[in-house]
Amino acid sequence: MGTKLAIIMKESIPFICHEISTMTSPKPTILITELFGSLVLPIAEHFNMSKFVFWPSSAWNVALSLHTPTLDKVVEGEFTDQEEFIQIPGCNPISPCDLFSPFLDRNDQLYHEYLPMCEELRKVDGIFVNTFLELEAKTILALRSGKIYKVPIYPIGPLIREAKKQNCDDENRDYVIDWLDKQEEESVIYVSLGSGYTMSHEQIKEMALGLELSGKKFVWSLRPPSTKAGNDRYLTAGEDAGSNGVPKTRASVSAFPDEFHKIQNRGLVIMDWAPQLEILKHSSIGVFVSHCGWNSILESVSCGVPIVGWPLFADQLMNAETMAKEIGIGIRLNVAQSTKVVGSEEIGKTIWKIMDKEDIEGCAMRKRVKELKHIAEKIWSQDGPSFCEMTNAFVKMSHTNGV
Ligand SMILES: O=c1ccn([C@@H]2O[C@H](COP(=O)(O)OP(=O)(O)O[C@H]3O[C@H](CO)[C@@H](O)[C@H](O)[C@H]3O)[C@@H](O)[C@H]2O)c(=O)[nH]1
Repeated sequence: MGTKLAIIMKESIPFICHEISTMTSPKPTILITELFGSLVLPIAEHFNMSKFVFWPSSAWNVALSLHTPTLDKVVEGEFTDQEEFIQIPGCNPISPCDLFSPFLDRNDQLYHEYLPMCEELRKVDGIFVNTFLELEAKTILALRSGKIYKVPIYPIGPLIREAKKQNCDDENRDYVIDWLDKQEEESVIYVSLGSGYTMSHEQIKEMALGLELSGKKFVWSLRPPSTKAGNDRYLTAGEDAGSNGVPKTRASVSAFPDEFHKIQNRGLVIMDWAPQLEILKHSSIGVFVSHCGWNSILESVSCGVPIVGWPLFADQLMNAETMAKEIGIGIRLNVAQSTKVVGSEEIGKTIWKIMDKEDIEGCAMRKRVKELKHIAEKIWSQDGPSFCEMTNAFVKMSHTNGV
């Protein structure tokens, strides 16, 4: 997909140039793209425009991309064969096996598309990053020190979609919120591994056993292992669908392992688009088992919910490291190397540790995420740090451009 996106962006250049040239009154003065769009940025010079990138992921990932042209020169052989951690000046190092897909094969086209994007990133007038200082202080300070590469960095996050604008129908939303209203404060686990992943039969079994071991109630956003969910949405309490207005579940239910059926009466299973932000905002949620997509991390932070990290692909492994080591609001699960499955004990004990009121580390993570929540609440108020960062960037740019 990354390669396709890069090609689409390059082929779009003539059309984007045409569109910009038709904008005459007023003339546009800034071109803002995201990373894949950075391949379009050279046209900004032709139109005398400033060049900015909006970065929807972590500051640490910005640091990696800015450092990549240097790594390309100094690292010999494949990144994945390196025995040492990959170092980025001033930032937390990373294990080569946590690097995202462009680094997996230096001969692959994806790497050859990614490298020029990183070169373009070095030439911009500024990078708006969906993060904030207190979240990634170490990395943001390293980026601002110029040790990695001198590019102005503007942390303008957390930018998250309003709950009502998430793509979930009202019937589903009301059902899950009513169920959560009946639960005790910070007692429920929310599990969602993103929209692009279907668990294997084996993994669903381990997850179900893990949830059982945790002894807690749960909301689990899940697709059946091998059949399509069709119109099925929620599955609750061993009930065979429809008895209390719950949308019916049929064939797909039989695709789940027995371990899953055993625990159904302790939770709510969502087989459709979950109202994630509203679930996370609910006071009954105590922990989020997440694939560590950056938006999910930011939403969890904004709601003050600690995370059990279960990264799957793309930048998620790197995000999980940032979440656990730099931000300090959760724990990353270990995947058994022999089976590539996360075991039930690992799931159960990690959830327990984070939710346990007596556990010192768990308490520290919960305290930290609540502090970040309070900071995030005020960050976009007038004169709040992210508002000021954005304003400063444009003021600086308008002085440079004389606009
Ligand atoms: O049932 C669902 C599932 C998801 N969401 C929302 O969808 C978004 C998911 O975003 P994210 O957590 O970032 O996951 P992905 O959609 O998987 O994000 C892609 O883009 C991110 C930002 O670049 C990367 O960090 C991820 O690795 C990449 O997979 C969030 O706003 C969720 O609240 C729902 O509302 N309901």
